[in-house]
Amino acid sequence: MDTLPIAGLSTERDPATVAKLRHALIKYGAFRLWAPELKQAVAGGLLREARGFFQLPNEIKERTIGYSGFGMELIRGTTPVPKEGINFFRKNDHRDGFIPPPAELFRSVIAIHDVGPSVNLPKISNARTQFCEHQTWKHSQDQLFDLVFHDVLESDIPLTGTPALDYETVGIQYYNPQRMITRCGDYAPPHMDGGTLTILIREDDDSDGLEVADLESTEELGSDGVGREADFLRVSAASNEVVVMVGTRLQRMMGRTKARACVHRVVGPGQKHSTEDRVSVGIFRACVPHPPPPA
Ligand SMILES: O=C(O)CCC(=O)C(=O)O
Ligand SMILES: [Fe+2]
Repeated sequence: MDTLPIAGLSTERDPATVAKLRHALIKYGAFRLWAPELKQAVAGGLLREARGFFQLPNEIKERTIGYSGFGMELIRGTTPVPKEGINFFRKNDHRDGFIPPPAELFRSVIAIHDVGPSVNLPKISNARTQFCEHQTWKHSQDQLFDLVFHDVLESDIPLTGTPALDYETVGIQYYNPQRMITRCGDYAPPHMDGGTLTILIREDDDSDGLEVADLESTEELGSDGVGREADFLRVSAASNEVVVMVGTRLQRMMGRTKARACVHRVVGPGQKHSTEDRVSVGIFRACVPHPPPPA
């Protein structure tokens, strides 16, 4: 396997695809998802609004709810990441004197995320054949969970239906090569995300630096050791596709024999991105903040 397998949400899945996905969840903790509507929603507004936000003066950004400044985010509690970011729907981000993000940016985030109630959605088993381009992420998300938990993991552990498990945040990452002190460093060191699943949406690009570790190429389990020893696979950002990654919480729930947390990194900026900035959007599912959201 030298690329991640791809899955769609709307079609019936054949056993060969399910078998490939099952293997990918152990080898890489990741797969590609065909999600044209999500990619289009990001391309059609969110990226522009995000770039606009990150151009604002620091005094404004630093007072914005959910913002983390350049190098402020730490990986494994120690390693600063040379990026800026803004997170939405994180319960702990509201602080006195802080201002909400620009309305247009917030609207674009809502447009991809749609936090509306899921009670009106058709039942998941019928939904596969009814998928249409107007349905929101909220709907696709139910189908994604059906695919991962029902078809691939064959799990009956409940992974939705409680406030803690349904908790979801959106994070926008902004990488600006002009701010890198040395060009040799990487944008993001090898790490695992903390939730159940991360859906990562990037601008189309053959090599924007994202790589995932081949977890079968090393005995190491922690992201630091894996990062030093494993072979990494480049994951290009193809059109109409997003990447789905397993987080540490799902690994704990399922056990390592079924799903391993994806160890991923962003190398570069490198030659190609030495002047261009890079924006990525993550939907972080059940990445529960401390304390957990109220029931
Ligand atoms: O920017 C990327 O492609 C990856 C971002 C990431 O790994 C994260 O925010 O956890
Ligand atoms: Fe990550």
